[in-house]
Amino acid sequence: MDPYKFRPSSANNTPFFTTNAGLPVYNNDSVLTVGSRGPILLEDYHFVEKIANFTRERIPERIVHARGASAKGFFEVTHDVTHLTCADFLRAPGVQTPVIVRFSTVIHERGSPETIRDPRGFATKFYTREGNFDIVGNNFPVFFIRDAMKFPDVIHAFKPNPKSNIQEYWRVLDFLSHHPESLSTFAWLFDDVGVPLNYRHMEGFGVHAFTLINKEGKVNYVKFHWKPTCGVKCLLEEEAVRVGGSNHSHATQDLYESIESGNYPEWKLFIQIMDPEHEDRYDFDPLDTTKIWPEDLLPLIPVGRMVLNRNIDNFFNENEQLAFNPAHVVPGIYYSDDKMLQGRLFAYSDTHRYRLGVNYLQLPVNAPKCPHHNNHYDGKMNFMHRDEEVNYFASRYDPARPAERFPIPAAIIHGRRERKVIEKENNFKQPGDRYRSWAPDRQDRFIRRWVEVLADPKVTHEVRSIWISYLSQTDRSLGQKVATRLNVRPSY
Ligand code: HEM
Repeated sequence: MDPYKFRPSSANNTPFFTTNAGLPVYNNDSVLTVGSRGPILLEDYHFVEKIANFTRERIPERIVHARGASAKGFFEVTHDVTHLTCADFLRAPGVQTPVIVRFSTVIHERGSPETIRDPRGFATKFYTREGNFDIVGNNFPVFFIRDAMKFPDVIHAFKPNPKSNIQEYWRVLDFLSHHPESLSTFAWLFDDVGVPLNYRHMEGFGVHAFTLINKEGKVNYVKFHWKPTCGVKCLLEEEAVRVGGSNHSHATQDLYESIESGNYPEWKLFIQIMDPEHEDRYDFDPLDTTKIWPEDLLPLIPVGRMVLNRNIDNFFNENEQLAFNPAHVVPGIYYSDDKMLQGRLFAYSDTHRYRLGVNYLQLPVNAPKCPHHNNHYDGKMNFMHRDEEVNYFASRYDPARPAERFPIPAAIIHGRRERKVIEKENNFKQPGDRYRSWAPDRQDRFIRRWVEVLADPKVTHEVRSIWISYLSQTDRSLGQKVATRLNVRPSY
């Protein structure tokens, strides 16, 4: 073995125990004591290291989406979209790109049950030849709020009460009573899809508008959609209680065992495209995360398929240390001015530096699988082998040069500094349309879930009335039914 190419891994295990420094351990059963019953000696280096490693095994869990499961596979282009984007990994039908996907719940901690009513995360990392592209989405196409300033508030409201450590909906209803735009997402959360059957039977959505740019520099807004080939399935309340009561990891287990048995989950990727010059044509703002783009106006265009055909080898390395970032876009794909997305562009690498350390992108699961180079040097846990003498730019001794230029949106941005709510709020139409599209039994379950949370005695009369007014504006009969069951007079 070339000692300079040595990389710690199971492949290099010794057949006997050693310390992490490689020193042989001849006894891994008994601490070193003074006499057979005396106190432990501090010089028992192996024991001290073993305990010190153990007490540091946990890293901070993700502040949101702490509970999750991941799997690997590939993405394959099935349709030509080169007229829309110059992204290399979308260059032609048949091109495959390795991916890792992490599914998650949002609010509760790392060990929480996977049967809770909660959005699910659906994050995909494409290891492309031009670097990593991450679609960090959810199983709902909309989000509760439309301004990144409110994200910590909405999460605090959904997280357990800081006093009791119990999730209490009166707090959610109190906070979101200031945000009727949340109705859109409630039309998913309090619908049956609020508890997916497992991770295989859910859709995924990029939620935000991103931008596609082709090689001529023509831009289009884009939304990403993942559709599972096995269909969308959910757990109703009684089933969720039964499944969660006997197995708090049922979705993780389902994903792992499906892949293990060769039943590989598959999703088709679709996009919706909007010409930015047409953005004023609609009764909603296309950069508003509380809105979908209606598919009859902006149809789904097929792009590719994703197959998850490999389980991860190690949960800690490939799930806990996995780091997604919506700021990771490749040439041919760009951000939009969506205020939530713009806020997210800061949040993820910031939390990764805190959660995993400054060199988190050197971890094998996060590192690009293509050659890369820059002068971001050193820092804690830097294990990149570098032997260059020049670590600055520009230099006459180093041939490294800027990459070739690729197109980015050329639109001129101007305006006054402002803190503003967008003009076209239109908070009630889309959730109303969605509610009216359901069969009566589905509508009834939605109503029951509203009645349940609004009936909590800690929800004040004022908050209850506000919600009934919002529900009435969503759909008159919906508001009326909820009000009747709660014995409250609708106030519209
Ligand atoms: C301004 C709004 C938002 C902020 C500040 C924010 C922040 C965060 C943070 C700090 C994490 C933890 C990341 C980690 O520790 O690795 C996270 C995870 C995540 N967020 Fe957001 N988020 C926002 C909005 C959204 C939206 C709208 C979506 C859905 C489109 C979303 C989807 C996700 C997903 C799927 C994860 C889990 C990624 C994983 O599996 O590791 N977030 N978010």
